[in-house]
Amino acid sequence: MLRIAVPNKGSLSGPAAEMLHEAGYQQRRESKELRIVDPENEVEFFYLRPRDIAIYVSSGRLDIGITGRDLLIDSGADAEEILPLGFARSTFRFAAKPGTADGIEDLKGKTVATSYEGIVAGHLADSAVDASVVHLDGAVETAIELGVAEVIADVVETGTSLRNAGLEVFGDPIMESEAIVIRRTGTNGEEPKVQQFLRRLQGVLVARTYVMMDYDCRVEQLEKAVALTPGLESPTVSPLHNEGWVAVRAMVPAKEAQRIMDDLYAIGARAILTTAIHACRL
Ligand SMILES: Nc1ncnc2c1ncn2[C@@H]1O[C@H](COP(=O)(O)OP(=O)(O)OP(=O)(O)O)[C@@H](O)[C@H]1O
Ligand SMILES: O=P(O)(O)OC[C@H]1O[C@H](OP(=O)(O)OP(=O)(O)O)[C@H](O)[C@@H]1O
Ligand SMILES: [Mg+2]
Repeated sequence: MLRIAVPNKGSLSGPAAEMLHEAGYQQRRESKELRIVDPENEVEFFYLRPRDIAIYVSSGRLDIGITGRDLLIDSGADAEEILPLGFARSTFRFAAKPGTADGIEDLKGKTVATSYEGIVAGHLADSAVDASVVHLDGAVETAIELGVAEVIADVVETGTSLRNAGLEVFGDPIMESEAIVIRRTGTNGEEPKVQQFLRRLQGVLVARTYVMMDYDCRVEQLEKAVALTPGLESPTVSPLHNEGWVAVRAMVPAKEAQRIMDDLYAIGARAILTTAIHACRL
C-alpha cells in the first residue's frame, strides 16, 4: 500500500484534497480525520501539518508527500521534488518599511523576523551577510510595528498583507514556491505504484490546463490550421463526407483557446468547438 502525506491545514490542504479527489482517490470527509485508507487504489493518506511532511517523507516511513517547495527547502530534510502541482503559488521575499533597505547587503547587523528560518539563514549565509534571524510562527508582518525586527522575510502572494502593514518588498525574490510532490532523496523512482500516482496527478494537471478543440476546415487550409493547433503529439485529421473538407481534433492550452478560435475562424475554419477534458493519461 502506498503511504502518502497530505497537508491537513492552511493554503495547501484544500487544493491538495481537491486534486487527489479529481485523480480518483478517496479523501477524508471530516477535517479531524488524521488518516484514511483507500483500499480500491491501495493507498493510505496521512493528514499532517504541511511543515512536518518533508520530515516524515525523509524518514522513509511515508513514500511520498504533498507540500510547498518553500517548506521543503526550509526543513532541510532529505527529500526531493518530483512533480510541481501548480497551486499555492507564492514568492518568498524580504520586506520592510520604505527606506529601510534596498538590497540584501543592507541587512548587515539588522534583525529579520520569519517563519522560514532555514530559508532565510541559508540565503543570508550564501550572500555572506551577517544578520540575526528571529523565528515567529506567523503574522510576521506585525513584527516590525512591534519592534521585534527591522525586516521580515515572508510568503507573498497578492501583496495585500504587506500593503496593509505599510511594508514594501526589496531586493531580489528569495524563491518561487508552489505545491509539489516529494519523495525521499535517492529513492527508486521506477516504483510502479509511485509512477501510477504521479501519472494520475499529471492527468489532472493536463485536464486543467488543456481543452479539446474540434473544427472543420478546407484541405487547402489544413497546414495553416494545424500550425495553430499542433496538439501534444499531432492533431487527428479525418475526412468529411463533403469533399475538400476535413475535421481536425487537437488539444490546446485552455488559456489560448479563444485566440486560437479567432485565428482558425480567420483562415476559414468553421464549426469550431472546445470541450473540457475531465481526465487523461498522456
Ligand atoms: N497566501 C498564500 N498564497 C499562496 N500560497 C501560500 C499563501 N500562504 C502560504 N502559502 C503557501 O502555503 C504553504 C504554507 O502552508 P502553511 O499551512 O504552513 O501556512 P498557511 O497556508 O499560511 O496556513 P496557516 O498560516 O493558516 O497555518 C507554503 O508553501 C506557502 O508558500
Ligand atoms: O500576499 P498575500 O496575498 O497577502 O499573502 C501572503 C500572506 O499569506 C500568508 O499568511 P497567512 O494568512 O497564512 O497568515 P500567517 O502569517 O499567520 O501564516 C503569508 O504568511 C502572508 O502573510
Ligand atoms: Mg500562514
